[in-house]
Amino acid sequence: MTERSRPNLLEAVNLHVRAGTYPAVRGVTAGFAPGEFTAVIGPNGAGKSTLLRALLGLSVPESGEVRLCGQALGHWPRAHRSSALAYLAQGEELPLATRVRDVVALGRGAGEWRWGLIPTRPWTEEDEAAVAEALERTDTLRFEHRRVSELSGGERQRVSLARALAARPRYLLLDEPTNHLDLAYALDVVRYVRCEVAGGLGVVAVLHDLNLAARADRVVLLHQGQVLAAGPPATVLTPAHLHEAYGVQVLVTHVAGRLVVVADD
Ligand SMILES: Nc1ncnc2c1ncn2[C@@H]1O[C@H](COP(=O)(O)OP(=O)(O)OP(=O)(O)O)[C@@H](O)[C@H]1O
Repeated sequence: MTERSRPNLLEAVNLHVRAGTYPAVRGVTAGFAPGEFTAVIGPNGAGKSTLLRALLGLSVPESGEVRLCGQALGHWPRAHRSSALAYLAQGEELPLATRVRDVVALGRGAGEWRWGLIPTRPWTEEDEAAVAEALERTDTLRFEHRRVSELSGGERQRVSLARALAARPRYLLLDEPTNHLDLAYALDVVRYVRCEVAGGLGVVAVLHDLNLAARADRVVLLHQGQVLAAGPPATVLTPAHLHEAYGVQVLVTHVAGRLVVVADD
């Protein structure tokens, strides 16, 4: 089955996006399917974050378009877009004095946070159930009453993940979700992501760690704003592609059945 023929696809179609005046994304075409974990990789400045923001409709393309379920993103009502596409931005700061459960509840989009939750619509049973489910799935329920300031970096990242999942999105877009996390927490994030993907969520994650990217279903390698390679990890994470993108010689091998990339300097 081709990417185009899949239903519910989030697609970039010949997308050109400027970051400021800089042409950061130059003619990217890529499809992201539900129930699939896609890692977006590439060297610093390759256009990864710009692509992610464009997929969310947070930046306007110069040309080309983003489509959700076959329709241009701009045609979907804003409320539909923000419930279908959840975002975990790079280095996102959580409100430190706020309790975990309240932070996760923010993901429901039922209010705004200004020194406390200002409701913009009535809280429903569905909201309550979605928050409980998100806390449970990310293993944050056990510290739901603690304040963010009392949590470690890895625990905060799980709370951010819970807040995103509370929206019950179709797609979760993550910008460097494992940044600053130790190995155990980084693997945790990937494990949670895999679990949600098995339940049908589409995940697009910008990752710098190529060995974490190797655990994705698909990898999109960006270089100078363009797709250098896309497909299953073994076809993208090759010495030739990685040398072209990063200018570094690497060895690609298998350890205990896993693909492993090692710098060969
Ligand atoms: N506001 C801006 N004005 C001018 N150039 C910008 C602006 N924002 C980003 N850029 C440039 O656009 C290019 C792509 O940036 P982007 O943040 O998308 O890259 P990235 O692949 O996510 O990088 P990193 O891995 O370093 O986070 C970079 O060269 C960056 O310097």
